[in-house]
Amino acid sequence: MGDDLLTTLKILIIGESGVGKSSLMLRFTEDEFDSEQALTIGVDFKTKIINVDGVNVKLAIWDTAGQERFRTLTPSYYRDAQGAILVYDTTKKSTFQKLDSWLNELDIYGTRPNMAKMVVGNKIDQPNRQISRDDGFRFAKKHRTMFIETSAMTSEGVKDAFEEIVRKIIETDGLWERRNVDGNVDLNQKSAASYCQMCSLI
Ligand SMILES: Nc1nc2c(ncn2[C@@H]2O[C@H](COP(=O)(O)OP(=O)(O)OP(=O)(O)O)[C@@H](O)[C@H]2O)c(=O)[nH]1
Repeated sequence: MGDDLLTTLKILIIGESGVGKSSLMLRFTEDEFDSEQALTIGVDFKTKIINVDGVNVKLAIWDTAGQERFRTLTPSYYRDAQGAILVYDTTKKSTFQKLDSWLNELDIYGTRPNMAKMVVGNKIDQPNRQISRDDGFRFAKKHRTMFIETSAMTSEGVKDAFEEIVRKIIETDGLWERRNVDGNVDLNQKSAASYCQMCSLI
C-alpha cells in the first residue's frame, strides 16, 4: 500500500431526521456510536483517509441536517459532491417513502450529472422492521442506485457502504481528479477504469 493520495472526494449523507446519518458518519470515521446522538444543525463535516483496492483516497464527508428548518444552506452542501448516501430507517416507513424527494433534491442541487448514489437502509439491529431488504433493493434498482443495509450501532455494513461508493466514484471517468502529493491536479491522470476492481452493484 503506497502513501500517495490519489484524490479527495466529497460525499454527502442525506435523508430524514433521525435515520442515523450522523451515527453512520461517526461509526465510519471514529468507530464510535452514541445512543443519544444529538440532532444535526446545518451541516457537520469530517474527513478520513481510506485505502480502497490499494489506493489512498481522502473523503470529505458532509452530514446534513434532516430537519427542514436547519437546511437553509442546502445548495452549497451539494456543490461538487461526487457521491451521495441516501439513508432511511428500516423501522420507519415514512423515512423510506421520503427517499423520492431526497433523490429529487440531488437532481436539483447536485452539480455533477454522473454523481454516485447509494441507498442505505439503517438500524437493521432493531427487531421492529417495516421495510424489507427486498423493498429497499427494488427501490434502488428502479432508481439505478447502489444499495446496502447497515447498523451504525453494530457496525454491520457501514465500512462496506463507504468503500463501495468510493469504488463506484473511482471507476466513473470524469467524476474525480487525480491529486499529486502537493494537492494539485495531476494532468497526466491515468484512466479511472484502471482502478475498477469491482464494478458494482446494480
Ligand atoms: N438501534 C440503532 N439506533 C441508531 C442507529 N443509528 C442511529 N441510531 C440512533 O438514532 C437516533 C438518531 O440518530 P442520528 O445519527 O442523530 O440521526 P440523523 O439522521 O443524523 O438525524 P438529524 O441530525 O436530525 O438529521 C440516535 O438516537 C441514534 O443513537 C442504528 O443503526 N441502530
